[in-house]
Amino acid sequence: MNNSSKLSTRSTAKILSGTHNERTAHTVTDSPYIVRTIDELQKRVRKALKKTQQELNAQATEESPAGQSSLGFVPTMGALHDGHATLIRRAREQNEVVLVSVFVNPLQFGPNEDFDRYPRQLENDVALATEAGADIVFAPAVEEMYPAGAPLITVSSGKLGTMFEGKTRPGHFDGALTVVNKFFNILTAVRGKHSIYAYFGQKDAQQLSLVQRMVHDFNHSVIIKPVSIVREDNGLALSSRNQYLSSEERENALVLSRTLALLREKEITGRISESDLDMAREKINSTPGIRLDYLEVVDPMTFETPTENSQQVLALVAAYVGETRLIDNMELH
Ligand SMILES: Nc1ncnc2c1ncn2[C@@H]1O[C@H](COP(=O)(O)OP(=O)(O)OP(=O)(O)O)[C@@H](O)[C@H]1O
Ligand SMILES: CC(C)(CO)[C@@H](O)C(=O)[O-]
Ligand code: BAL
Repeated sequence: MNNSSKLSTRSTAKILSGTHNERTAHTVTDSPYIVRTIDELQKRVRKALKKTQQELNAQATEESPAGQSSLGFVPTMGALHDGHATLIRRAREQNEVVLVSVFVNPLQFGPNEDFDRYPRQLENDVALATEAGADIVFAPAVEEMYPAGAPLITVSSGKLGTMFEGKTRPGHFDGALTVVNKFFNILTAVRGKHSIYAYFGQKDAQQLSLVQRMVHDFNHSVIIKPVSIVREDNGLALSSRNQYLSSEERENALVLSRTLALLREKEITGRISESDLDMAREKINSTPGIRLDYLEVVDPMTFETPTENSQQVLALVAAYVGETRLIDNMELH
């Protein structure tokens, strides 16, 4: 089976079972912030940009002429936490209009992944998003995004999309980029002269890198704004999937960020050797209930082994904590 037929099979299966957003829709109050359709979204964004532009123009003086109002866009899968809130707050600081999307995209889940059990809590999400500064929350049903079922034409994430996360989750990045591509097209269609800034967390470092590549390769008129990882005080990277962890698993999961921090200390005092990495892998694997997927040091431009010319070096980790798969990373220099 070639890649595209594999993707369309898994996508169709997921889309047929993708009724959760619909179900959630009935329980959410008619919040003025929530938009359900692409058409309504485009109208609201266009109107909000126009209105904020008029406000900027009204405040303008000869010494300080009006700039263009801009749209800050934060794409999410919901189950929002303080990591998302940080992205939204950043978008609020930097833009006149802030849009958050909440969409559990079936296309980026494999057949044995957690699409069905992924937490859906739209009411809480709207409260958190608006508290953090969102003007509009776009929460479409699966059928709104994929009215004809799995799309025939999808984004291919290339070699980078088959490494690390893409190796364990085949098709994941094609699915994620396909929906991000759709969001960008929907929004750029109504942006006029206004800029769009899209906020992505560095927790999903490979996704961020792929989105940046897609913007470049597809000439999207969207500026990508990376946001640093938000952690609990104990170092655990915030993640919607942390909700799956028992208190014991939460404690065990700390080995991930602690191991990354140890590697960072090692990097400060010299280069990390293969045996340092092996010891770090062993430390994670010997923690009760944890099974390492990968721990590697890469150049985040390529996700290949860093070279002397690498501007940045990133340590990446993915591991199963019980049944829950978590990812984390840390910049070493
Ligand atoms: N701890 C965090 N710090 C910074 N950004 C984050 C953090 N967690 C998520 N994000 C960012 O929020 C955006 C939406 O991510 P998503 O809704 O998948 O949340 P998540 O917590 O990563 O969920 P999951 O448990 O599925 O990994 C992405 O750009 C992601 O990188
Ligand atoms: C970017 C994204 C919203 C696309 O579904 C998702 O991959 C995520 O939440 O990181
Ligand atoms: N933030 C990653 C989305 C996913 O795991 O599908």
